Amino acid sequence: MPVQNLIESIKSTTTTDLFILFTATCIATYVFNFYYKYFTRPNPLPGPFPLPFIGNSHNYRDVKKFYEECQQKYGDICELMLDRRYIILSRPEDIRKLFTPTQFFQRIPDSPGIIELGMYNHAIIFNENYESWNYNKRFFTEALSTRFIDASMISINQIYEEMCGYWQSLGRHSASMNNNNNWTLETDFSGWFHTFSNDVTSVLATGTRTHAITSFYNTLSINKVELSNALIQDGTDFCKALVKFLEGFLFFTFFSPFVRHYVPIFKSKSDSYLKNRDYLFNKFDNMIKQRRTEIEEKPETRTKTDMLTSLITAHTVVEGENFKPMSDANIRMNLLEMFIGGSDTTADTFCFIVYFLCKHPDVKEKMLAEIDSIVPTFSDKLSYNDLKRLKYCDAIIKEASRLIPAVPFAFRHIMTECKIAGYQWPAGTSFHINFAGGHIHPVSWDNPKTFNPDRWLSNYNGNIDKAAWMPWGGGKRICPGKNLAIIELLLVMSSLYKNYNVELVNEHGPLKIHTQIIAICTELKVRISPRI
Ligand code: HEM
Repeated sequence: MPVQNLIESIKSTTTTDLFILFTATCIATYVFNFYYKYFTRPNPLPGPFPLPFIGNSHNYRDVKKFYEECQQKYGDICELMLDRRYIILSRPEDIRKLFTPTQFFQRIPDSPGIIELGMYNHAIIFNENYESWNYNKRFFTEALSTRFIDASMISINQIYEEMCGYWQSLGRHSASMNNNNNWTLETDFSGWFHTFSNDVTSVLATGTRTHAITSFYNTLSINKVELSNALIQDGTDFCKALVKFLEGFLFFTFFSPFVRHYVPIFKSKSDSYLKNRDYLFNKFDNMIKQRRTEIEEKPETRTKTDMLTSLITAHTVVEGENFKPMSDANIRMNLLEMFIGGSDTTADTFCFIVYFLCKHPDVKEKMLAEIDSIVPTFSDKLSYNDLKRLKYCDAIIKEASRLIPAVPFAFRHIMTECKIAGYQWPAGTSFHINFAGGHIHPVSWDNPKTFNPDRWLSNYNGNIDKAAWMPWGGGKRICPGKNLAIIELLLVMSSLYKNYNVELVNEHGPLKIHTQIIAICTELKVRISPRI
């Protein structure tokens, strides 16, 4: 009888019922499989409990805070689930093996999101194929040659001067005084340095300005700078698109294709990130096309030092060495990586330096003494050799990026079985390296949370445990823009403090910071006045 009942009920089932039954069975199988894998994983570690489809994405809001909480709650080694399982390492000793200079490590290989975003294996950051990475890295490093660095210093100084002009104009206006150096301006350094860095990166990468800084000035001033509105809007849209691109990168990496393609809210977000990517790709493609035409029509422009020209003209330099010319898709991705790797990272590091200097007047005094001894007059511009003598300024950069690294974590993926942090891991295991945690780990640092640049000048210097200080990452995949970023930071730091007094508007307020891939200083209100 029960069998007959079953047959009767199947006969009366509608297509909708069958569809619901089928979907429910698929979901139940997926959920069962998800938790079966989770509970039988090798080397189970503590960590937030994952949910089907989204893993721990819901826990992963402010990355730096998330790692801090994990370290406090679960210790130096724990795990999280995003598009795959990641082991989080926070103790310097445990990460050493993943940063050896002789071995190439992948970051997040075969990530469907990065492939869909069209970023996979094209340039450097998201290139997981050693040969292709090496090929691009050679071009990239060659483009950042000494010739490039010399020209960069000129561009950085010019854009910095322009920014100072805007401050003067705003300051004099608010003080209702003309031709007078007696003014004070309250302003948001985060806005200024993000747009400054964006303009600098644009000149170094493509030889053209985004005018982000001018457009920022125009939002603050009633005396607008006369540039075509289209040009300014274009620069503003470009800056916003870069920020959105990085957001999209995390979204595409951590949400599964199923969620991105079929869950309505996620799908519309995903479509908007893809549209943004197309806008950026299109912009870079046009720049490449225009520069190729310019070089063909005016061969003398080959001597330009920006990265775009170098990547195009490097074809012929390396052709004889059996190097195939770089494709436009690769050039486009290298340019994009220069922006996403070099623009906000430098701006945010600078904001953190300013913040620490405001909080530590003794350090500031010592720094001013060094700057005054090396930069004799207010209008002097420093040479590369002068910058190398700014040892205390350099120590400040190191200490600020120890306490708040602009890139607080990195990915590593092992391709062979390996023992790490006392566990044997199978090939294919992925790691998140919590740099920020190692930077203040008591096993490696005395008074780890104290801002003390002197630690870099005393016997710490040189003896520092490399695995405990990784603001530039490490091993073969160490940041190739490190020297350029340090030059930019030293130039701006020495010029700014030589010429201006800088103090926080709200001395006791917290530093406003939000971390996704990069620790972004969202606002830094300061009061500046000329240092007479
Ligand atoms: C203060 C500024 C900067 C900071 C804090 C910073 C930090 C980092 C860090 C932590 C990494 C990851 C390294 C690893 O995984 O071991 C990295 C990689 C990278 N950075 Fe930077 N960076 C900065 C500026 C720049 C600049 C100016 C450029 C370009 C000119 C740049 C281009 C890159 C590229 C292409 C990579 C990928 C390297 C690879 O995968 O082999 N960065 N950076």
